Amino acid sequence: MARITLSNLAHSYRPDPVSDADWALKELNLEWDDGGAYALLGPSGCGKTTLLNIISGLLTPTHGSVHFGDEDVTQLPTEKRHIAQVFQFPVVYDTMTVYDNLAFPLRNRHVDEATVRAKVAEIAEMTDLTSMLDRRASGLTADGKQKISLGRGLVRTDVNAILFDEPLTVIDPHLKFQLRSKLKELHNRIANTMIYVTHDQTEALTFADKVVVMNVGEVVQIGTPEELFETPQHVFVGHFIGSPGMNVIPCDVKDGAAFIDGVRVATANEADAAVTKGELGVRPEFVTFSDDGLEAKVVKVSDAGRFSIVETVCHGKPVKLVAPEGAPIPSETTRIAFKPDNTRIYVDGWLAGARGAA
Ligand SMILES: Nc1ncnc2c1ncn2[C@@H]1O[C@H](COP(=O)(O)OP(=O)(O)OP(=O)(O)O)[C@@H](O)[C@H]1O
Repeated sequence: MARITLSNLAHSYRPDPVSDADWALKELNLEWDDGGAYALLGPSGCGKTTLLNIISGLLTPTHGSVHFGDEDVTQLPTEKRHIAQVFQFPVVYDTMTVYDNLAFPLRNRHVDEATVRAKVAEIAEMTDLTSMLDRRASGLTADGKQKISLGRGLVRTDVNAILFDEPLTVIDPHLKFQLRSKLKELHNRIANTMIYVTHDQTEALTFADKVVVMNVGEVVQIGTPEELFETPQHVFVGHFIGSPGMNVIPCDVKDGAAFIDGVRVATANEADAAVTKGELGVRPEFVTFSDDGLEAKVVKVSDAGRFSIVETVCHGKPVKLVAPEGAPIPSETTRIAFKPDNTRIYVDGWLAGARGAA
């Protein structure tokens, strides 16, 4: 196991990158603790796989370095990095038994058979494969096969990190929940450094202690699930995480304070005195009906089980709020207020006063 340090790392698939758009991965610096559970989260094309491939050694970065502990591994091939990988689609030997599949990475490294037996038994138990050890892998369902892939990733004791690239893609939706929690439990038991790539916020937030949120080749925030929810550093994070995502409402800014149509809105932060335009970020959970609030019109109410999602138009701007089950919902014209501690000013997308805080 090792701490992973990425320094001034950037990658372009073009031989002569010029503009910002030429970089699949814009320059980043990251440090991942030994034994941590991390997720790389972002929409398709944001650079997650590029970053994962640089860590595993499938790709050499255009510039910057990758260190495992004190060792610079930037130029080392994958097989010398001691990395285990679990991909989107199961990688199993169909003609082998489940036991032999799990044993394969160990036998390949000339581990003695007694240790192989003990280790395979331990991993099979963790991945619920014990009753299938004698079966041929070809007879298993897609999720059974993916459990073998997971098991093969976990069976080695000599790895610096285990990398997961969207490992639940082939799993039936009703089994996803089960495997998601299984992975978290496995991390708690194995305590190896694990990096999990996904575009699914639920997978990232369930699995990771810290989530790295990426957008168009850039890391926009690294934080615990709570930090990402409570204090998005960028409107992208606010919008991408949460369901529904954060309201992002254009506003005027004067002397650092936010105004909507001349009405002052209390916020947790202030903008720079020179700023005149910004956006208010407030999650629907922190918007309430209030006689002292801004005028708004209810345009749609959707029942989401324990709560309702209420869509309003407030001074011409769409604003959503979450109303608890059974709470009275005005039928049309009303007033809404934003909880000041959870309402923030963003300028050019970034939390005012925190550019680069990611
Ligand atoms: N081999 C390649 N050659 C050229 N461009 C590439 C190559 N691989 C990826 N890209 C581009 O680099 C950018 C980042 O892609 P990457 O696959 O890392 O994103 P991603 O977040 O993993 O997306 P997905 O979730 O769809 O796999 C995209 O614009 C993509 O088109």
